[in-house]
Amino acid sequence: MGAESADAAEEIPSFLSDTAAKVFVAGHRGLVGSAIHRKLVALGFTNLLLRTHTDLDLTRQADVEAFFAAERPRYVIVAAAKVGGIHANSSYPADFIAVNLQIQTNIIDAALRCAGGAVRKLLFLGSSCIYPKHAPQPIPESALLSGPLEPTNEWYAIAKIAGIKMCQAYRIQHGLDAISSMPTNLYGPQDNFHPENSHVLPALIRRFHNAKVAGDKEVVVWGTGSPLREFLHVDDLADAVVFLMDRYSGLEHVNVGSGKEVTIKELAELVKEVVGFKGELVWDKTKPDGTPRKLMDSSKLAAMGWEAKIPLRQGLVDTYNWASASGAYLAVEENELIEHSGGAVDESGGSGWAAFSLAAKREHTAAAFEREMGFEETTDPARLPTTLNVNHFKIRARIGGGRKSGPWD
Ligand SMILES: NC(=O)C1=CN([C@@H]2O[C@H](COP(=O)(O)OP(=O)(O)OC[C@H]3O[C@@H](n4cnc5c(N)ncnc54)[C@H](OP(=O)(O)O)[C@@H]3O)[C@@H](O)[C@H]2O)C=CC1
Ligand SMILES: C[C@H]1O[C@H](OP(=O)(O)OP(=O)(O)OC[C@H]2O[C@@H](n3cnc4c(=O)[nH]c(N)nc43)[C@H](O)[C@@H]2O)[C@@H](O)[C@@H](O)C1=O
Repeated sequence: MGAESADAAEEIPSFLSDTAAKVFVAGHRGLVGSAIHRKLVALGFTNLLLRTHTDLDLTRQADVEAFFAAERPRYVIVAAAKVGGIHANSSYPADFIAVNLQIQTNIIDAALRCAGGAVRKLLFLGSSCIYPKHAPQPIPESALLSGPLEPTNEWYAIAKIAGIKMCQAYRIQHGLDAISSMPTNLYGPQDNFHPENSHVLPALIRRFHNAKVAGDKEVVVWGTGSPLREFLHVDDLADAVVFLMDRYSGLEHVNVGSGKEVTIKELAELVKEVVGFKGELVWDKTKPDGTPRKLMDSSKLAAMGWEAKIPLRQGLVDTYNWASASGAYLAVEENELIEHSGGAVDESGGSGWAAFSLAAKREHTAAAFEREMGFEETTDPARLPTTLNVNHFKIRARIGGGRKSGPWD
């Protein structure tokens, strides 16, 4: 089992019954981390360790080591990463390889070396982009490292492959119970709705919605429309993550998919219908298609007794409703943020922050901004929708979705 020096007489509880244990959810404000956070709260976990990017920069090894030494979590879920769609991945290769290698290496190593043997299990999240561009379909776990990667995301994929291998190496050499799961393309509440750097689904929701509101006759969609993608609602992924934390302790990574794929053209038609846009689609073929097809073979997880539950149409309707209620896509643009927040423009230039007060403006940090907006972390389920969906996204749009530390801020 884990690196903990277990007392033979002590009965080790299963993850799901260990609800008072400290669980570190790295990246708890992101698409995936927030869904895992919601799921753990709903399951009755009472001792969640949550740190924003500003509280704890996971690329800083010394800070991560000090955090693990002080907090000694029993469970660790690595949902913090540098993430983006096809354009971001191909435009910022250095960030995608370096930041991801740093975050995952710091966490996995500190979990072993700095927590005094407290870490009983760690789950690392990878992505379906780890597989070769022309992998057999549906893609089994065994296809890893069997051929060349898709060039638009090979830097990110190499970092993710290194994460899988690091979990395996730490299990083999040190007995750390580190497992890896590889989700397919995800979507849902708290997604990044940036116009260029997001994934296709939030990008299209935003574009179709704005076109509907503006009364535009056309919406541009990237590529040829022919690539196939498998989409999974992030609440289904969170369910799979807790399932694996509870039931799986193997060396090999585990695919997590819905088993259902659509062409990008079919997806665009569905988003158009759900949003209620009445105009035409125009295909920008100068934009890359990326991988032609990446349907995961999730039979290993199915054999353990898990399957996805949320159909794409229902998940899309829910996500659009969430985005509408939270103002997610409205808040991304600088002027819109200022309009929504009622603040003044930060005259320092560059990123053009909405300023709520001199203090927040001076500090120029997410934490300051959040304080000004009355946003605070909570694990109270009754307060989660408000804190996560409304105030938080406006901040994420500039600092998270827009990535304060990223090159597109
Ligand atoms: N989105 C998708 O379609 C898919 C995602 N995945 C995987 O799921 C995981 C999570 O992705 P997703 O939720 O979409 O990503 P998001 O961009 O939505 O969230 C990423 C999270 O990581 C945190 N983070 C980033 N950099 C740092 C840092 N230096 N220090 C501390 N925290 C940091 C952010 O914190 P903060 O909010 O404080 O800035 C944020 O909470 C990733 O490993 C990704 O590979 C896998 C397949 C598909
Ligand atoms: C999850 C996975 O996500 C990334 O890979 P991807 O699947 O190619 O992701 P994507 O969502 O950005 O694009 C899917 C398809 O959709 C098309 N497309 C149309 N119109 C828009 C559009 O407006 N935006 C985007 N982003 N794509 C569009 C786009 O041209 C492509 O054919 C990895 O880099 C990596 O991050 C990773 O692991």
